[in-house]
Amino acid sequence: MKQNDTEKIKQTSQIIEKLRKTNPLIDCITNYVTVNDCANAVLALGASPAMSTEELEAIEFTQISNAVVINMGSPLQINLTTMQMVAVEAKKTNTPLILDPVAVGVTSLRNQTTQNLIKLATPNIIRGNMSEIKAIGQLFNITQTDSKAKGVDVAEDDIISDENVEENAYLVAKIAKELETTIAVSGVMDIITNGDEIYLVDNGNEVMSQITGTGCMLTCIMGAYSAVVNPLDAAIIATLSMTIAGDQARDKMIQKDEGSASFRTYLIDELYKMNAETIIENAKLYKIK
Ligand SMILES: Nc1ncnc2c1ncn2[C@@H]1O[C@H](COP(=O)(O)OP(=O)(O)O)[C@@H](O)[C@H]1O
Ligand SMILES: Cc1ncsc1CCOP(=O)(O)O
Ligand SMILES: [Mg+2]
Repeated sequence: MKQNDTEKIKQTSQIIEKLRKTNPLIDCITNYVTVNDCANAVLALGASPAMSTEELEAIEFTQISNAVVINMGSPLQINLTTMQMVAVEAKKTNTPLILDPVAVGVTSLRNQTTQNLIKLATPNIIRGNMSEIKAIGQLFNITQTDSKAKGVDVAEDDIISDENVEENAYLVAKIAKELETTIAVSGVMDIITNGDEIYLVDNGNEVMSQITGTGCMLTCIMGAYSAVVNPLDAAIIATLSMTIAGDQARDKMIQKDEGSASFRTYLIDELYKMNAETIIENAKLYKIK
């Protein structure tokens, strides 16, 4: 039986208010599919999003941002230059850098871009699904898994389950240690590790995978919390906020006999209402190392 880490839950729940009081500027270089949802998610939790992708203002925007998020969802050629400039500037200015390597492992462009960005400027957090993180392990010759990535969603073989979660968690910790970063893997269960400590989050539900953008929103929320706390705590409280909001939104959708479009709206509502009490009441957070 896994034991809930009540101390960590209590400690990280306090970060919610800290973010609302601080209202940091979060620059998100992200994809055109989910950009509006990401901006609203960041706003709902009390940070200030800027979704600037223009190369000509990339350096200036990075210099005034409190954290920057790079999401590879739609890697247009013009965005690739911006991503590179922003990553380098973020490292130079000690600004937290968060990477969402959407669909890495699927095309050579995404593999090269991910490798290049990680080598140029180690992100403070890498956030992806299990297929994407396995692909990174393979790209850097850290792990030899046989991952067959499937578009932007997790491949069937890589879905995290009760049976494989520990094995996957130690695999991810190995990648995090080697790359000297914090990695957050989302899925049925979420894995968060800085290579030394490993946490599992068992909140969230499958409706979250039936709208697009929950992964992208989660990454931007990690960016927001990274502006006020260390990467591991930022990844934990972002995941708890997002998955608990997802559970509340699902309950409301079912109660009202509605569908996934309503769920999408309720998800933002629940992020807007999120507070320490809701986290403490609902969080399922386990420390396994
Ligand atoms: N079947 C599921 N059960 C519980 N939570 C889920 C499920 N699918 C997705 N989530 C949650 O949705 C969010 C996005 O995760 P995921 O769908 O894995 O990302 P991506 O969109 O990048 O593939 C995470 O907070 C994750 O916990
Ligand atoms: C469908 C799609 N295509 C390119 S990016 C994107 C959104 C992916 O979002 P998420 O990883 O949050 O599901
Ligand atoms: Mg994703």
